Amino acid sequence: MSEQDKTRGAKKFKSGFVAIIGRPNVGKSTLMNHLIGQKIAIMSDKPQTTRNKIHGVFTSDDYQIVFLDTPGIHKPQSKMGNYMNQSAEGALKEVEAALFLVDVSEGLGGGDRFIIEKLKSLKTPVFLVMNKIDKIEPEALLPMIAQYNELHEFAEIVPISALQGNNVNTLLEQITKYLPEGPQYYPADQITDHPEQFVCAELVREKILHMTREEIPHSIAVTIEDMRVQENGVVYIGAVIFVERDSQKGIIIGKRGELLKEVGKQARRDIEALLGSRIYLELWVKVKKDWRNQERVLKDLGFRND
Ligand SMILES: Nc1nc2c(ncn2[C@@H]2O[C@H](COP(=O)(O)OP(=O)(O)OP(=O)(O)O)[C@@H](O)[C@H]2O)c(=O)[nH]1
Repeated sequence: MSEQDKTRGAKKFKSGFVAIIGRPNVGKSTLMNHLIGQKIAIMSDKPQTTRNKIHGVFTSDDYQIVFLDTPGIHKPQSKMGNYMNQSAEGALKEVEAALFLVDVSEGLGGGDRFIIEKLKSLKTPVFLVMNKIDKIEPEALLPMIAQYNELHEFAEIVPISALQGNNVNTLLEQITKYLPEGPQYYPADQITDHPEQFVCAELVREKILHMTREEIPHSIAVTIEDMRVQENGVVYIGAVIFVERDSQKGIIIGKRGELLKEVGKQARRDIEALLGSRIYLELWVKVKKDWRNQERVLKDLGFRND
């Protein structure tokens, strides 16, 4: 536990759980990823890719929010659909607030009405989060807000673009108003309990350290930038290897790219065994000078320096 973690007990630290709900494809994973600063949920253009409840943890000096990325609530058409509905509804009872995401470029439809009906029985404050505002004319927003307002009394209404990050900070501020005093549930540096991506990154890092021995210091970082299931069932993984100097970049790439190719080959074998599915692994090497000391860069990499 760091010094700062210890002193938090004395301050009035706030914490709580927040669910993100909405029809498939409205942008739940995108919002989650933007909030947390690292891609943790698998995003795709295809509806229904989020099979698990995924926790993302956002920690600041004063508060911690644990996000539950619930699978899209929808009218069940299959057993799987039924199960997903149940897990989403269960999650809603245990949270401080629920973010109901809608896609403003599609307008209010039957799917949204179906969810709103379910929300009516909840005591949990529900935010109407109007996503994808970058896709519509600003004038179109007010009439839409009025339409939703007629159907339900929302605790807050926040228009955002999860993709571009517009107004996402405001959303965060609004959420903190609903958090009770509470403990820091997770260490400040833990941003998800969805471990696959971290394990994949670690596997790549391990291969590099193994193959380069002393030439490459342990300070290299590997981040998974993209992870998604392709149409052919193969999991695409894009990973970036961060080094501090150009010379290190050269070493990792190797003569005619051979070292990097070997890293990819070995990491792919291990990751395939881990995930139990075929993967396509793409690796990039980037130089970020003195990255360990730069707060913004650390944030980009998904580390929290608090
Ligand atoms: N233009 C625009 N596109 C967005 C925005 N947010 C999300 N998208 C896109 O919408 C699509 C679906 O986004 P996801 O985040 O995967 O949606 P989801 O709600 O998690 O979907 P499920 O996992 O199927 O429930 C992706 O192609 C995103 O890039 C936004 O604010 N603006």
